[in-house]
Amino acid sequence: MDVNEGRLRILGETAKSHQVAGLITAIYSDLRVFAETKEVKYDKLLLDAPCSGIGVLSKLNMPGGFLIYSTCSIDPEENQGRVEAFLLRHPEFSVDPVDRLVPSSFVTSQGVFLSNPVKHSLDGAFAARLVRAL
Ligand SMILES: C[S@@+](CC[C@H](N)C(=O)[O-])C[C@H]1O[C@@H](n2cnc3c(N)ncnc32)[C@H](O)[C@@H]1O
Repeated sequence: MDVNEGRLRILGETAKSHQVAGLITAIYSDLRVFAETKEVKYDKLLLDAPCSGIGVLSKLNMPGGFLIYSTCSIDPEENQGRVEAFLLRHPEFSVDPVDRLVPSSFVTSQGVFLSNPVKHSLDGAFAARLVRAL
């Protein structure tokens, strides 16, 4: 399933070229709408969700360059959790604290930006400034 018709077309063409077109059912739909309106049940689901691409983006960063990872989420798993996982895989990067760049009430103990709807009366957002070693 995909909301992007072009991606489904490419999937269809690829499946055809590999002689597996008959095994695939492509559904052009928004998953949120589909899940609310259809009664179907599956025993296995794989969600290949849109992501920031941070894993491949890092390859484009020159030594000494910065990589900003940002979300519009306040969920620690989508924020600091992802940053920590990334830093474990990429020891050439470290957090460059943002305390000299934004007001201190937005800076977490990890040195990253976090706005909170309750604390700041703003939409929630997260941004970590990472720097690649020289
Ligand atoms: C990481 S890509 C994976 C696509 C596919 N699995 C592949 O490998 O080419 C994420 C896909 O989710 C689709 N998408 C985003 N929001 C969606 C939604 N609400 N319902 C269905 N598909 C969605 C995007 O169009 C995009 O093609």
